[in-house]
Amino acid sequence: MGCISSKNAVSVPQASDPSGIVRDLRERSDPISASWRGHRGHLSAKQTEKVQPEREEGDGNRLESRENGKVSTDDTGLQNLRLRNLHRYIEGEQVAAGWPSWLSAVAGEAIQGWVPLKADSFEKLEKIGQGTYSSVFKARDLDTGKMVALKKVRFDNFKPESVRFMAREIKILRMLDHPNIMKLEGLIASRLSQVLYLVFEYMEHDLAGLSTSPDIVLSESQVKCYMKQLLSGLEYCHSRNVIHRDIKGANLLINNDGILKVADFGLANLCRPGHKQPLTSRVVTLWYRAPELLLGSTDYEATVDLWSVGCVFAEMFAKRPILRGRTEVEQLHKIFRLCGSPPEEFWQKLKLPHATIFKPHHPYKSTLHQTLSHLPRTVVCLLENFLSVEPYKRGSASAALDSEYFREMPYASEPSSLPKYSPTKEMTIKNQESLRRRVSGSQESMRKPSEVDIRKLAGSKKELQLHAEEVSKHYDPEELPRLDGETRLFVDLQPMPSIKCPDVQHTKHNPQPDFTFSGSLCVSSSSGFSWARRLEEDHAYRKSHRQCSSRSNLSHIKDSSGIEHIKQELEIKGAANSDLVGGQKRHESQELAKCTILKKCSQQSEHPKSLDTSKVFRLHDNSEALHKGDPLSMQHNYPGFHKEDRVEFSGPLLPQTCKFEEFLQKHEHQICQEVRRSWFRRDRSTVTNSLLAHKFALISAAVKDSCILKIQ
Ligand SMILES: Nc1ncnc2c1ncn2[C@@H]1O[C@H](COP(=O)(O)OP(=O)(O)OP(=O)(O)O)[C@@H](O)[C@H]1O
Repeated sequence: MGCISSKNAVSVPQASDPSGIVRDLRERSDPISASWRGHRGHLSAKQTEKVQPEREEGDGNRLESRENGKVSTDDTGLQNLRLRNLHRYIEGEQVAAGWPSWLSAVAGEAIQGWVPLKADSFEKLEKIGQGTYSSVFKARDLDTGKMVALKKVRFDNFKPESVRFMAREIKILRMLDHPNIMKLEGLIASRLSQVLYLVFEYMEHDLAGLSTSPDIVLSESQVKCYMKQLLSGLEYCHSRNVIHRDIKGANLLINNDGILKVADFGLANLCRPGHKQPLTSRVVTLWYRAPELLLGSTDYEATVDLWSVGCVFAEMFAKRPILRGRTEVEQLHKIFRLCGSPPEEFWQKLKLPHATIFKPHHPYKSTLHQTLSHLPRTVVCLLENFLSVEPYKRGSASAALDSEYFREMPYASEPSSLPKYSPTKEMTIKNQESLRRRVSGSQESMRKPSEVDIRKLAGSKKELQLHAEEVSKHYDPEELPRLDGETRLFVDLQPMPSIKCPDVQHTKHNPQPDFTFSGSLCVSSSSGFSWARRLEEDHAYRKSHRQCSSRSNLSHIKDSSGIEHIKQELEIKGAANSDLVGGQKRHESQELAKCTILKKCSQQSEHPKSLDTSKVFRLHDNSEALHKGDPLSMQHNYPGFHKEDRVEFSGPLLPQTCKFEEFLQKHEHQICQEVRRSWFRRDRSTVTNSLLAHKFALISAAVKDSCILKIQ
């Protein structure tokens, strides 16, 4: 028992370095190792030294030929050979240190200089968070008694690209060392499983939970305190060329001492000046996504984080997210309505890929001042900067920290003086809400789910129609038909969520539509730019997929062990609900457990094997493109991939109002077809009894009804 520390770390055997360039390469490929020294779980300086063999004489020749400025083919071949040997050498060294070979082979650089911690050094407690491809657990470090958060990442059949995404997060986390940035304390890995745990300090709250809780009123100096910490953390990241690309309240964790830390660097990237390369625009959770990203920019800067900061800042006053679009086009429309549309020079200067589609015919005027008129002047000024549609007007985190807002009274509180709260994690609130909802609504939704959903659908369609009318006021009707190739039909069977937010556009590289009876049905005949995605989008997709709760729940139910999984999940939920005290709440939680298991079991039988999100990575492999996180289109990367095979989980790019009904009718048939096709393809083998056949008939009827309602 006990973690591996310098005292009991796995000793790394001496290895020879025939190529003689180990140290050379280490120095080049491990710029972060310096910051790891003194870290628990790293190879001690002594051990590292021990495995550093002396350089061989051959090195001199190598340098000489470089100096001459010419590298012969022989030299190149030799160098490649040496490089390969070196990689094998480092891999061997890491495996000897206890790392699984699948991790070392793909993410050697990320784990360089560390030894894995042992799982039995921690006592795993309840689940406290759910990420796209990770679950987060509270745990106790048995050596120190300290609480930690264990982020458990499960990899997709050792698919190198999924490991590489995680490696990038680890590498970036290791580079950063700041009081307002979540510190990675170590990694737990096992040679026998494909699971990796990231060990973090435990944080009791997140800002989304605090700012949207109806029971919590944040004082001005408290808001200032959080803003100061957030901006300090970001200032540090940006100074190290790290763009976070997913700033939102749920990723800003706060502990009981009032310290805020920026967490979740899963989408972060390094953007060194002078090494510019195109970046994906498919990042940042939709409600916090800057307009240039929505317009398809691939040449953006750290200012995208400042836009998100503006949204978070405003959210603390509004007590709810301020820009809650359900689709990219709606998000942009909401942004223009609040912040005004950009001037002509913006469109001309930035030449953004989607500008011709989204440029409004009639400019929108900013309503920011009227909307925020009740807030102090300095708050409005700062918000105006952050929420500038033109990125270059947003300033920087350092400039914001120097602004008048922080210099005027009331000053920012000291973190330690802030009130202590009971757990307010976004997840806790979601759990409590769904508990309430399910307990009251479970009977109805289980008996007549289709009616409930259809009613929701009707409301949702009405909203969309209103939205379409408003859009058409600002867009040239001549321009809108251009959207034809892009038109997507959004059939949301769920009402607008109050706290959870939809994430990035959900592009699933799967020829089958994702249909969930109690969740969202989003079917599309999309094509065009939306398919030109890079691999990072897959990552983003996974993140977003989780956030659509219905889908993420169902994504567990993808194999025959689904029921087992549900049971496990309920066990965890049960533990999580142990926070709730009192008999009544315990009773409610039992009710919830019962409802969930029944509902999930019925879903399981209805949707066998239909929701395998892992297909995202089961495409024609093109490792080179994946390596680079290539921004080039998926079509280029995956030649065998057909546009028409895809179904997009996305919101609409709305056509003009006059065509709205026509548009719906046009797609109605397609929806029904897609849904049926999906059902037949997937369920053919399993629809073997009358119960399932009956359920299928019911759902078909529901879909038909929903289509009728939709065009009314
Ligand atoms: N150190 C921590 N202490 C407490 N809770 C944490 C910690 N780290 C993460 N969590 C919880 O787990 C949730 C998911 O973690 P995280 O965002 O890192 O995972 P992810 O897979 O990257 O998620 P997402 O898909 O939202 O980006 C967080 O929203 C948070 O509530």
